[in-house]
Amino acid sequence: MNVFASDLPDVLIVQPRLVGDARGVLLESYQASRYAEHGISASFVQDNISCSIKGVLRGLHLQNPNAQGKLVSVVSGAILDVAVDARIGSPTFGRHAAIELDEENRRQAWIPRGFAHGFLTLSERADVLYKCDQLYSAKDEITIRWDDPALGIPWGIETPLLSAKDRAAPLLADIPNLPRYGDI
Ligand SMILES: Cc1cn([C@H]2C[C@H](O)[C@@H](COP(=O)(O)OP(=O)(O)O[C@H]3O[C@@H](C)C(=O)[C@@H](O)[C@H]3O)O2)c(=O)[nH]c1=O
Repeated sequence: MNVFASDLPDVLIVQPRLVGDARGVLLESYQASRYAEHGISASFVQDNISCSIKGVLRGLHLQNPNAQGKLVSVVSGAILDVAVDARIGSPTFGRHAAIELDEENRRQAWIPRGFAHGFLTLSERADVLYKCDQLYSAKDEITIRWDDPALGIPWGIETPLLSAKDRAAPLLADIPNLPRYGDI
């Protein structure tokens, strides 16, 4: 297993070790002590799977309070996974990392607490599994506009399929209740 930094030092890219044989491939998609050695020492309390068709964009989402760190994996298909530093006062506030995750590279993205998360489905269908270190709390959810010009995320799509909530999301600069760097 290799872990390396993305364009944001706190957002990590995990490359699990793929063990192939005549039957196919096996990988350990999570192993607590080894992931902790590489800086991912979260206690996960919830797993989610979301299934999307091509062109679906989910995000950008975070929770505050009750922030969630997320370990994102693709079970099938391909996505462009994006994290945005939403911690007021952070040296990388407003900056993003974009990481392609797919069923071939088996990469994972570690999105720490205080970062907004979103992804675009690049394949005909994608099944995404993510582990969360805090429970879902609808009342604490913050949604940031996916195409906020201040973020400059190169999604490569003009008209993604969005939820009504994501379509109505405000710009980062207009969100009053972002987490503070240091409090997270
Ligand atoms: C996220 C979530 C949603 N739900 C419900 C609420 C709603 O009825 C339905 C769909 O929810 P949403 O529209 O918020 O789903 P979605 O837009 O896929 O939200 C997710 O987006 C990605 C990018 C993330 O990072 C996740 O943390 C989460 O915010 O599922 C749960 O019951 N538990 C959960 O953990």
